[in-house]
Amino acid sequence: MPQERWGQVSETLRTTVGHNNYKTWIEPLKLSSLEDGVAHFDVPTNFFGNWVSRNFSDTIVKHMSRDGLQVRRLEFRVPSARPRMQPTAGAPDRVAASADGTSQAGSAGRGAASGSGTGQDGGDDDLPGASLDERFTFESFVVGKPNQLAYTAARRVSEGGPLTFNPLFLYGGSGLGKTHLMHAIAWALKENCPEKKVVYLSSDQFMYRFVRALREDGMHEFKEAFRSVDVLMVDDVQFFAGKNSTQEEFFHTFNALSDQGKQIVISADRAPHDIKKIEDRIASRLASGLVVDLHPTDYELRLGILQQKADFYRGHYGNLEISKHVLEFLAHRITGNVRTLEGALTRIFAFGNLVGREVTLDMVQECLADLLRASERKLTIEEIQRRVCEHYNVRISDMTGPKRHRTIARPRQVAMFLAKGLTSRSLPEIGRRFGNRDHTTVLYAVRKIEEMMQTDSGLADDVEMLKRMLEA
Ligand SMILES: Nc1ncnc2c1ncn2[C@@H]1O[C@H](COP(=O)(O)OP(=O)(O)OP(=O)(O)O)[C@@H](O)[C@H]1O
Repeated sequence: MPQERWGQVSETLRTTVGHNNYKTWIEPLKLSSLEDGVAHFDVPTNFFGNWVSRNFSDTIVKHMSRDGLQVRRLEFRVPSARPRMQPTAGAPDRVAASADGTSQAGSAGRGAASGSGTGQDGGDDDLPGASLDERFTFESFVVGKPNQLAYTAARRVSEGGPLTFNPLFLYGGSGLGKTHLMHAIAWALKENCPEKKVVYLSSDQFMYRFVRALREDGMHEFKEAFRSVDVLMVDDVQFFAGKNSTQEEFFHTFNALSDQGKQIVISADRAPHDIKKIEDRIASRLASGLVVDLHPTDYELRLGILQQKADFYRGHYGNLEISKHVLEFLAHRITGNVRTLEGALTRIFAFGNLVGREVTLDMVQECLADLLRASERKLTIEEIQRRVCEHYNVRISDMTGPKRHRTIARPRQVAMFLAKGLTSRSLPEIGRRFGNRDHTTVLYAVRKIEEMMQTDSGLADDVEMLKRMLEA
């Protein structure tokens, strides 16, 4: 019966999400049950569920409700258990999405990092913590220049030794790994100091519990619960902005814990004093320990993350291979946050699995057309020179310098060839940008590369890849 009703709803979704999205993401969904406002869907892979959950849960909930179905939340599961990064006995993979569009993947087997059973997902109302994502560990966190300091500080706190900085305040833009690091600290503390009561929760959850305690006359229990923890971790405190009584209570909790020498870890999307509508004394308190930021990703970090995630996907889902070239292409072209990168990879794997296609640059360009279009921009000769230098590991000054050795001259010729093909600059103009060379030198380089590409497939591949990376 539910499947029948779902059939009708899913038809109405076709027009909302568009034909391609419908075919790829909605049609394969099987509604297995609908109980107590929770719709359970069977999906081919966990990644598929994750993707649908992140991108379409709001729309699905809205359409189901419009059709008279009582739905608050969607859950996605893979019918037969598949291997996980950290296997959990007996539970199939699950991805949960609430009606507000938030989602958590791999929720099966998640647990709170607590030495004494503190805090579960609203399971036990006396306890303050939230659940942890089992994928968010230090082992799965890729370290690079932009996040090195935050990682090192998080590691230090996770050892549970004498307090070196309190609080640890982690901040950075969306999707750069703050929550991942917070969970990693909690997991490691669970391992290193099982006797410690570690509580991790979002600022919303803190507020929710506080408001409920006020309403239900439970302030005494609320204070007791929060003041008895050894490590308190609160994620996304920018959401305390403007919530004065919650801020006030948080401030008291904070002071009580730090007076007892208990560790506090905080995250936010900006530095303490940049959070608007937070009292100065609270901002100062938040900034009184170590404040470290996660910088936007650079090319190396993006490539590292893509390699790690592609290895994981490959091992677990359909043995789909993604070549180094494709990963390099993605690291160059998708420069947003890590969540966007993960989304791109998920889409490639889901697409590849569903339609059984090999992952080629063509396939990737087709599958990620919208994302890639978003990163389009006008190409400059400097950009071409920079990319070519990165690829061949030569200095940017060699592009304009006099060196004639083949290891330098060949990349220079490739860059000239690309500048001619990908920009509207004239030969003399290109010559000028390559250290005032004559236009005949540029013409020679263009012909030479064209000719060599006929016989040297390595060079042809290099040029093709560079071209795709640079092309809008
Ligand atoms: N260095 C990294 N290595 C591996 N995965 C990462 C890294 N940084 C971020 N991620 C992944 O990117 C996704 C987004 O990270 P996370 O949720 O921690 O971001 P956030 O900074 O808390 O963002 P927001 O402020 O929007 O909540 C997660 O799936 C996380 O595992």
